[in-house]
Amino acid sequence: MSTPTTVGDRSAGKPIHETNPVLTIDHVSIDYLAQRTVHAVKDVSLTLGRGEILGLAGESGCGKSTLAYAINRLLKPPAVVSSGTISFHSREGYSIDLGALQGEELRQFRWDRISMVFQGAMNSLNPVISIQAQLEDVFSTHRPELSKKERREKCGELLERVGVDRSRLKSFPHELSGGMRQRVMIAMAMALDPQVMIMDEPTTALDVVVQREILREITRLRAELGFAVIFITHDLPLLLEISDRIAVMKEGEIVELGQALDVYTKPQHEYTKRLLASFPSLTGDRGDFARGTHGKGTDA
Ligand SMILES: Nc1ncnc2c1ncn2[C@@H]1O[C@H](COP(=O)(O)OP(=O)(O)OP(=O)(O)O)[C@@H](O)[C@H]1O
Repeated sequence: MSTPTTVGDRSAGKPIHETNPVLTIDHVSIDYLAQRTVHAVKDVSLTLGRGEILGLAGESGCGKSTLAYAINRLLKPPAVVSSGTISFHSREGYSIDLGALQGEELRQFRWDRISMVFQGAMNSLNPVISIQAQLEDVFSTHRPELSKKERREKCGELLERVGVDRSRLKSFPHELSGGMRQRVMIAMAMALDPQVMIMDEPTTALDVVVQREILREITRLRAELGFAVIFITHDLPLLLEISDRIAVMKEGEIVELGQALDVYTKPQHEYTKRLLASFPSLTGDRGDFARGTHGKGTDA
């Protein structure tokens, strides 16, 4: 089990992403070499602190998913990383250039160190295989040394960790609600105790109450286990609730990056102001409510 890390760790008053980074994205550009070349990500630089929740906001098509896929080395042609590097910094103190990983090394790295909850993930569970078999698959692939009994025990623990009773292991995906299926996907992403989780619109398809419960769960687990999260969504109010910092992306570029509260109260870029204004709930009573719950379960 990992040593819990909190975003409250500070050294000489510096923020965690400066003193203890887990991921560095350095001048990354990504193009789609389609009929017309699309410059989807343009010269993006970001550092993610260990245990930090970084929100990545921006309208559809601004390049959020492309960046997320690049971090997980999941981009496929015609996408190419045309410049820049992405480095992972281990707890043990060494750095890995993700672009240089190949074959078995890449397979071992992915999911183990950085995992991902995909957009619409809850619909990607295999409908004819039980939850138990799908969770166990992660362990048999990445932890072959575990006995069947140990694997089963871990699957039960995982489900309970995300608030689903272990009796559900026997269920098939269609027997679970959308919220439960999404929790299963989050459990799967947490299975190997990764240090970074990329969550791409993880709660978008869910109703607001279930969305809130899952967000609360994510912040609680982050505090308990110490993983960092890049949380991607177009829903800025939601990010204000859970993020330590927020990056705002527009047409492939990060146009604003700051503490969540600063982005909310003192937006610098015109686009951020427009994005905030497009959520009327932020300016009324609901907006106060949204801010009031920020950082619950965290020391942000
Ligand atoms: N396979 C592809 N071929 C060509 N262009 C693509 C491809 N995939 C994405 N793009 C383009 O790259 C840009 C960034 O897309 P991306 O999906 O990363 O945005 P996004 O912000 O994640 O949007 P959404 O929230 O809708 O998923 C868009 O202009 C998109 O049209």
